[in-house]
Amino acid sequence: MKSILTGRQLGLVWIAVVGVLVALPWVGADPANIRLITLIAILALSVSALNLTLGYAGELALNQVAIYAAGAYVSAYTAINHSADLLLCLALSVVAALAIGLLTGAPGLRLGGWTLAITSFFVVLLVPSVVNVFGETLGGFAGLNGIPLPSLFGRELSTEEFYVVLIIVAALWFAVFRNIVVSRHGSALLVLKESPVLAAAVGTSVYRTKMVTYALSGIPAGMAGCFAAFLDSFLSPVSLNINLVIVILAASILGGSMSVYGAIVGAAIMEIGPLRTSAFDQYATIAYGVFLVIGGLLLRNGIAGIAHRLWDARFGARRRRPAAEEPPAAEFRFPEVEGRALRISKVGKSFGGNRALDGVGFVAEAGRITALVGPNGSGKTTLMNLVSGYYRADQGTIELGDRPISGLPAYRVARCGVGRTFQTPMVPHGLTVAETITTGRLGSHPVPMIASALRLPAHWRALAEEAESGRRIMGALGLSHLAGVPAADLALGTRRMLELGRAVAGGSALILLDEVASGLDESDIQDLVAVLGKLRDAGVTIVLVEHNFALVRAIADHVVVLAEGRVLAEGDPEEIATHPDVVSTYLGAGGEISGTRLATAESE
Ligand SMILES: Nc1ncnc2c1ncn2[C@@H]1O[C@H](COP(=O)(O)OP(=O)(O)OP(=O)(O)O)[C@@H](O)[C@H]1O
Repeated sequence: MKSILTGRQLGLVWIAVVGVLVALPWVGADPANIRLITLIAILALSVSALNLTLGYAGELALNQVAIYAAGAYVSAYTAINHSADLLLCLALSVVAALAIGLLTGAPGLRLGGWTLAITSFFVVLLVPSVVNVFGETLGGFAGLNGIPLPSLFGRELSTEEFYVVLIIVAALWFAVFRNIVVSRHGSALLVLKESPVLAAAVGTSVYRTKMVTYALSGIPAGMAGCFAAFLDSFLSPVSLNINLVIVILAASILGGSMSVYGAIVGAAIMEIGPLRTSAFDQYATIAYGVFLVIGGLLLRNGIAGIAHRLWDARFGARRRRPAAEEPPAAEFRFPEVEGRALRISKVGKSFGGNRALDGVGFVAEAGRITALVGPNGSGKTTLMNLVSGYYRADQGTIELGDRPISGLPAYRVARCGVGRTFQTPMVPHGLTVAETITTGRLGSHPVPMIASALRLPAHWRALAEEAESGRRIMGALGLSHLAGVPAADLALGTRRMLELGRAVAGGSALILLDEVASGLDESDIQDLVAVLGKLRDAGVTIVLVEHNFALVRAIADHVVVLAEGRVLAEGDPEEIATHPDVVSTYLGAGGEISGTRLATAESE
């Protein structure tokens, strides 16, 4: 997520580049070169649409050509029959793009994975047939002639003026695109790309995020179609085919799909490259395909990825190196939360004929640590998934404070104040430690996308609040010195701490910990015990599923033992360690509570 330049420096460079491009026709640039830049800008808009969905959201959607076609035909029809005003046609193209995006994205995004790639690709294959069905209006296979020159505020635009409008519109889109991906909305996409389960756990609706991204990505593709329609005053469905899909895909892969400016680099290569010369035209599809495979195999995040790595090797390491380690500072405390108890009552859950939970009920008191223990298959994970909203209970109720949360989807449970960590920490690639902690606020402290895209005051306010909250949380966790370090590179113990920080950042009143100590060494466990104590002091209700009974004895206020989907016993750790039912049950099963010998725990 870290950009090579600061936002201000990048803005100045961008304005300078756009200024030079806009001035070209008036300083005697060759019209052929102006046309080449026009083609690059149009293709770059379409490629940016793919970069947004594929690179940032991790969804392979191939419908850019269909949306481009919609933008082109809507503009051409409007220009021929009503008005050739460029701004009106651009606006209508965007509306058409959003409509087609929502219509074609809904089923694929709901089903996910390859379904989206296939449905979106299928829509592209339909383009020529649809154009032919409306042959009289849209010109059919023969093409649509006589598209008038575009105008602006009643004045016809010259070729040069049309070029200037295109450059300015494309520059504005790329600025908005960059602002979105370098904001919490970009972080939300990286979280989603890492795992939809994680996205829901931080309170973001997976479907809504995908849908918004998909619809947003239609905007540049639709505008590209509009400009393309006016460029040659002629439109043919013949060129809106699989070739164009492959050109866009190859440009995205070559330029770097996880890059804003990679779209421009990739588009430039595809337009300027030797493969675009007429001699290659008959082999174009094969050539693009080869280009695509080579780019995909040899380049990690394309040319933009190479540029980033080179820059990092030269300047980045110094900036990202951890500062001197500091112990968790006493002045940094976790923000106080209003204690809320978790009440589980008569909860049942079956998988087919397997009764995983059968009338489970207990209370995890507010501001206390409750441990959930039991042998393998006793239903601990199922219960955690029910509380988090990943599963629905067949019977019973789950309440946080006085609010029922059973039956809510996972992202809404998270927004009610339930945070969690995972057995294998889920830390998205591409985010620093500070940014990862901030992702905990995605669901609980929403900021409108428009505010981030246009850098409105709400964006800056949220940024300042996030920085202050992150500083406090990293201070309390002892992670301040790692703030700028890529989070995914950290050791297991630090990533577990980070997950706790993320849950705290969201203001969670209840934090569910799934085997939080597994794989940690003695010193990591000591740090963890200290942090969990601080969280409890801040009023957070903690429920932990733990195999390590020695740890349970060290930190839990209350222990609930599950066996075969029922509560076998509950009490404080000492009571449980000597509880006759627990001892007889587990001694009979080898003296273990989920792998930890009670006898060993007792002797420690
Ligand atoms: N998604 C699922 N589909 C079918 N059966 C499941 C599913 N999840 C859990 N079960 C079954 O429910 C029962 C309880 O499993 P669960 O994973 O909740 O136990 P656990 O106490 O967490 O075990 P472990 O300590 O091994 O993680 C087991 O019999 C398991 O096979």
